[in-house]
Amino acid sequence: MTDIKSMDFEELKTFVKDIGEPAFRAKQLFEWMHKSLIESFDECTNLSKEFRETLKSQVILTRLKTVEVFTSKIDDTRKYLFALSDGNIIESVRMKYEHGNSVCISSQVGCRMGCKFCASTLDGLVRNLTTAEMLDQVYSIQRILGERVSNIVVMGSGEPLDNYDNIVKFVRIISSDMGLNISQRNITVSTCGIVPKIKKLADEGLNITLALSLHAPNDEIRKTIMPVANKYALKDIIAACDYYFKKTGRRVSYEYSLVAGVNDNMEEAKSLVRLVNGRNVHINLIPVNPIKERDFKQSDKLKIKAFRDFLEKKGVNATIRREMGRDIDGACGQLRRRFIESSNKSESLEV
Ligand SMILES: C[S@@+](CC[C@H](N)C(=O)[O-])C[C@H]1O[C@@H](n2cnc3c(N)ncnc32)[C@H](O)[C@@H]1O
Ligand code: SF4
Repeated sequence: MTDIKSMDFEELKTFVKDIGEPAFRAKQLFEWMHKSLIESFDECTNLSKEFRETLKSQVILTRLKTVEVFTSKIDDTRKYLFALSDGNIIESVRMKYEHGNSVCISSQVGCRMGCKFCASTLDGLVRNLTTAEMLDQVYSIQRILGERVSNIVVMGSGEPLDNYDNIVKFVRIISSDMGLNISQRNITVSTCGIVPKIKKLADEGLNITLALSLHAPNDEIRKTIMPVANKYALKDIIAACDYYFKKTGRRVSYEYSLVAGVNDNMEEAKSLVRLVNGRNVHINLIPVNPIKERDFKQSDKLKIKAFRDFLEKKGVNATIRREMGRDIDGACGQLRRRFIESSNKSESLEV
């Protein structure tokens, strides 16, 4: 059956034409799905019953099943476990800021990139998420909260640029004025550094922020924690990010997870200043969230502060990321793993 929620407007127009309906139905359907966030075609009151029945027999309207919601008592961060129609489990996070609700979505079930500190990759890649499955993480959260989502970060499980076409379509649909109309300036896509895809994204004509998971100031250290560093050299990754900035005018954000004794010494702070070399970038310092399967430890708070102060002193824009939802679980992908391990019934989950 056709996955109608993953169709962009052009594809929907073709679909509507092919089933012999007038062209204006495409806009109606798009708005029902992406603005009104319907859960069933029966809610589409301006469509004839006959047309609704045709739709039900020909297409799938993807919906996620909410398995569990965890709410932080500290800052009201909410973590959602959703079940996909094939029983796979994914997680998404809502963070509440003064400027609104920010949602962190997953782009894949698992990940094949193998970063040593990351829980999402421990079992490798299971599959890509469809565009509809990414959209419905935001739609479900907005429906459950009853509040508008204003910002999106693609920083949950998975490497978004390894699911390139679906993520680009996701951005186009969610920022459409016929949909939730979330400004592209409020959308951030994070990557471990897949050079050709960064360049391709720069040429898409989108206005989104790119975040690079840097985590080390040189290839030598990077290779010890991120296998993708064996494929793409840092100088090429930085050049691709420069190209992204040149083409979009959007400042690239560099993510740097501090791991005790691995990348948190003054030596690395100095190399980082040399690497950045006067570029207009922002460095997010993230205290690594230890996962039980690996032996990495979080850097000492004073060391993190000294690292940040050194960067600032050298004129490099850097902030220490505030940990959100500390009491409800740590690293991305861990909640999902814990749920699967404890229930040990992911395959038989009824959805
Ligand atoms: C889970 S990844 C998803 C997006 C993309 N695959 C990437 O690597 O940028 C989002 C961010 O979380 C970081 N991350 C993963 N595991 C972490 C951990 N245990 N502690 C802190 N940050 C972590 C990644 O390095 C990355 O910057
Ligand atoms: S940090 Fe990102 S790229 Fe690396 S394993 Fe985790 S999800 Fe994949």
